[in-house]
Parts: sequence; structure tokens; C-alpha cells
Amino acid sequence: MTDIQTRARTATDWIRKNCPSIPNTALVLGSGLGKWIDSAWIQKSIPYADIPGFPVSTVEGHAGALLVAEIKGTPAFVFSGRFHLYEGYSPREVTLPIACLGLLGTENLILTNAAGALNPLFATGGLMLLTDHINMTGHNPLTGPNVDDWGPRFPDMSQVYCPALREQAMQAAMNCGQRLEQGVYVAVAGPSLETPAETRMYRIMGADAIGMSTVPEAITAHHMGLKILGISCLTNKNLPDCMAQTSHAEILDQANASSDALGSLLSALIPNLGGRHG
Ligand SMILES: O=P(O)(O)O[C@H]1O[C@H](CO)[C@@H](O)[C@H]1O
Ligand code: HPA
Repeated sequence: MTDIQTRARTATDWIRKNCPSIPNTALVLGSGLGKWIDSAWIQKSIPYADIPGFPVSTVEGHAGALLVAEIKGTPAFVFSGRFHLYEGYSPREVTLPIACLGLLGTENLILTNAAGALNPLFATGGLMLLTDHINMTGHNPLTGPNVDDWGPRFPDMSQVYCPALREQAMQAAMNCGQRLEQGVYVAVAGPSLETPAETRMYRIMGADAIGMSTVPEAITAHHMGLKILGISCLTNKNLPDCMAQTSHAEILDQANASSDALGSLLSALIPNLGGRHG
């Protein structure tokens, strides 16, 4: 067994023993995107530091706790805080919580993030559904010996973001009267933000939004057969010809401001996802 397999199994066994239920849906909250979760929905909040084998969150805006919640009556795991490559974690460590979900048998995974808008038509504060991604991190969480029990050596990536979940998300947005853009997310390693020349390159490559997360998680989840939905909150415009300065503080402020819109969308969507636990 590889070290990461052992850590994932240890963490999974611990979660199984210590959580009142194993929900069929899990949500990863991006930077500053957790304000909408009603404290009354949280059955249990487990600091990552309590889960053996788990990394700990080091970035502001990422609380670092696994919440066992009921979102409008539907059970969900909420990862309040994620891990990024720039924190110094290996690609496998960054996605360890996702591997645990695969081992627990959770079926639906919603990945959210704060991202810069590369598409000039997308507004700051808006939400974008991921139709696809480009991995420019220079890393892949599946590097190294393949864990055959988890998935194939060469996973097909022709459809990472589940079309049926996307359709349901579009429907939920319509029901909430919300605009939901659709586009391609490019992941970079960070932590430095992009230069105008880099921004121009990513736009020419076909990306609509840019961030430093989500893609490693989506690769691991897809490898293990989870159904994935990705939603970016567009916290800043990232346009090469009128590049405005930005900072993590500004990104967090905008994520906070947009968090209620994300919350309305997810509260409308999650109860309709269905599956093992409804
Ligand atoms: O992708 P999330 O975790 O939302 O965070 C985004 O916000 C941070 C930059 O401010 C980066 O970590 C970027 O990836
Ligand atoms: O403009 C950005 N670039 C990279 N990551 C980000 N996360 C939020 N905004 C950005």
C-alpha cells in the first residue's frame, strides 16, 4: 500500500466511525464562499486536525473543518476549506479528502472556487458552471503507482463535469432567477497571480476563468468515478489589456459578497440531486 492509500484509509475509517451518517453528496467550499451555510444545518463540525492522515488548511478564507450538514433537509458533507499545491502539499495530499469520499461511496461532488474572469463578457460577482478544465498546474494527482482499486491507470477525461448535474444546476439557477455562465476553468499552481501576458495566453488557450484549485480534485474524483459539478465565483476580472491589481483580500471580499447567490443556487440544487440517500 502506498503512503497516501494508508492515509486515505485511516482518515476514511475515522470519518465512518465519527460521522452520524455518510451523505451521498459532498461540497467543497472555495475561498470565502461559506457564509451562506446556516449554523442550524450543521450536525457536526470536525476540525481537519482531528482527522488522522488529513492535511491542515493554511490559507485565509478556508476554515479547515469537515461539516456534516443537512442542506434544506438533505445530508451533505461540506469541506469548509481545501488544500492547494502552493501550500506545499503534494498533488496526492491536496486531493486526499476527495479520495476519502471515493472510499466512503459518496456519489455527487460539487467543487466551488473563487476565480478570476478571463472572459470579458462575464461580470465580477457572477457564477460560472464549469463545462471543462485545462490543467496548467504542472502536476497531476495520479502521478506515481496507480491504485487499481481506485480507478484506471489512464482515465478518460472526455466528460469530467457530469452533463446531468450541469443540466440540473442550470435548471436550479433558472428557478432562482439567477444568471449562471458556463465556461472552461484553467488551474495554475500559484500562488503568484497572473501577468497580463500570461492572462492573454490562458484566454487564447480557451479558458473563461482562472484559479489555483479544483482541477486536481476533479481529476481524483473522476478517476474514482464520482459525479462532478464545478462552480466558480468570479471574484475579479483578469483581462490582459486593462489588468487591474488584485489581492487575496479583495478576492475574499468579493467571494463573501457573492456567497449568498451561491448559497441560493446550491440550496435549490442539492435537495434535487437524488441518489443513495435522496
Ligand atoms: O480556488 P479557491 O480555493 O477558491 O481559492 C482561490 O483564491 C485564492 C487566491 O485568492 C487561490 O487559492 C484561488 O485558487
Ligand atoms: O485572478 C485569479 N487568478 C488566479 N487565481 C484566482 N483566484 C481568484 N481570482 C484569481
